Amino acid sequence: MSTVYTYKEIAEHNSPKDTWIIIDDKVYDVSKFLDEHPGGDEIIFDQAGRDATEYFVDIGHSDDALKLLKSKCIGTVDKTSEKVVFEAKVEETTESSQGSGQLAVIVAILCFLVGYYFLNDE
Ligand code: HEM
Repeated sequence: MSTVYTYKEIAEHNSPKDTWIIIDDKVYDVSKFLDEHPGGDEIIFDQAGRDATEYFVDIGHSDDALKLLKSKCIGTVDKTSEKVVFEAKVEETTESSQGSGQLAVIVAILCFLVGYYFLNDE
């Protein structure tokens, strides 16, 4: 019988040297494969500790890729375990809203300087 892992256990394996992903409720240790991946390491690493089924299927990987994938299987997901809520998307939103906030301040300063220049010119 294969090992069963909770979503939380899987989510902890999310570093470049220790990368697990879920595809079709099976758990894969792809740590040693990241550097060899023809699609690049980042694209897989982005899904580290998560369910990458949609991403993996959408690319339309070949039968060879599927065989390779099988060789990396280390167990299955305990589907009754509590799912993990990942924060990455929240961070991205915060960063981008911070970015636009900073831009607004820069634009305001520039408007002030241009206005000041013209007012003093007259
Ligand atoms: C997050 C999951 C994954 C994504 C988003 C992804 C994405 C991609 C992309 C975009 C390519 C095309 C590269 C190109 O033609 O320039 C590719 C190719 C490939 N990937 Fe992945 N990949 C994923 C996971 C995996 C895994 C886990 C394996 C195997 C262990 C794998 C094996 C391969 C192989 C062998 C190819 C060469 C083309 C083929 O045989 O289909 N990939 N992948």
